[in-house]
Amino acid sequence: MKKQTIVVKIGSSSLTNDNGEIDEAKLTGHVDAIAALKKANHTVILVSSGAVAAGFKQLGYPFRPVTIKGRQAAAAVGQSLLIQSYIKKFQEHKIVPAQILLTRSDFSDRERYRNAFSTIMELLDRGIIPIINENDSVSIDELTFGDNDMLSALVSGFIHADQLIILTDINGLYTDNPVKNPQAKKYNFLEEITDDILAAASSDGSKLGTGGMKSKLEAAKTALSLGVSIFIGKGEGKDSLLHILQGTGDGTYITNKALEPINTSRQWIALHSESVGKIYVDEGAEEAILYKGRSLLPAGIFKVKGSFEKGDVVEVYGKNGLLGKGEVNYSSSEVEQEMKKRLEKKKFEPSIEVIHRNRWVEIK
Ligand SMILES: Nc1ncnc2c1ncn2[C@@H]1O[C@H](COP(=O)(O)OP(=O)(O)O)[C@@H](O)[C@H]1O
Ligand SMILES: N[C@@H](CCC(=O)OP(=O)(O)O)C(=O)O
Repeated sequence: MKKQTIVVKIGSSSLTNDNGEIDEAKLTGHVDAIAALKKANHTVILVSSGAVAAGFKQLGYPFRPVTIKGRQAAAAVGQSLLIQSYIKKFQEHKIVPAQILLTRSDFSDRERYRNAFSTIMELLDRGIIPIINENDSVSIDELTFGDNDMLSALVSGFIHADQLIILTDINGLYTDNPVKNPQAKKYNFLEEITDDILAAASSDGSKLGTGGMKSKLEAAKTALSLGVSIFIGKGEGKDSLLHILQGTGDGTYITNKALEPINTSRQWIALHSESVGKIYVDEGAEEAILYKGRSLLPAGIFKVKGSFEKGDVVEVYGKNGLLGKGEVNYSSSEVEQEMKKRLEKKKFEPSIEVIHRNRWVEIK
């Protein structure tokens, strides 16, 4: 089998018990399955939840804390316990793991985004398994990844993974939450996540997890848009991950062969950048950038809002609203000067690319 790059995301309920402790048997099972993938020459990145669920008991809480400071403190205790267990178990397979804790702002800052990328690549080149979690103890509540399902989708796009495997306490996506509706049927294969499928998945999760199936599907949608295939299921047993790669896993496969990976800088523009201005274009420019694969030229721009510099990201609007985002090659005042020259019928530069094609992402 071709060597693949796999992101494995493990949910809290697949690593801990209800009492706020690591379930060593479950964790060992996952480590053994990951080691089997590595042995088969695949590259693996682990996104592991479980810090809050593994830490609240030792912090002195009888159940998962509901306050922000309680959760953040539980994560501080639990994250080190988790990593301790991972180091011990991976050592038995002579595998060295590394901890990476990320916050949303690490992704929105372009330099930190590039740094995170090169660190992960260096670890992978040296055969180390990066274990990624959100840095819960310092994350600001309104500025998080949402949950680790989304974090794992972003990571898999970022490193151009072949497959994202989301392991949870249920063997896939059902037409309804099977815990509440025993008539619910399982989806084995999907090519897209329609609004109907999203609407049927509930955000009810296990006692320990966050987001339920809904957050997994939202993450799967993001991963698909970045050209990554997804599997959602339980994954028990040391050969489970190999079976999943071979197509015989018990869960839901979500794959769309027509979607292509998009490069990291365009991912950053689409998913993480903050727009600092707006550009309004006419119908001709809209058609050129949306349907003819062209760059945005000053001739089609009729209004600029906000003040931006070369290298900033701006939103582009057409007659029916937002068309997409792109990185500008010129400042707002330079673009305005070109617009003015054009309106005054003076010599302007019709061919300068305000947004180059490779720095443009359409928002659908
Ligand atoms: N349509 C659905 N199909 C499958 N499971 C669902 C569905 N809707 C809700 N769920 C619930 O999602 C839960 C898994 O989500 P969650 O507890 O957040 O997992 P994790 O901790 O692994 O991230 C399942 O236990 C199940 O009860
Ligand atoms: N970062 C948190 C997990 C957040 C999360 O998404 O949990 P889960 O739904 O179990 O994957 C933690 O480690 O406790």
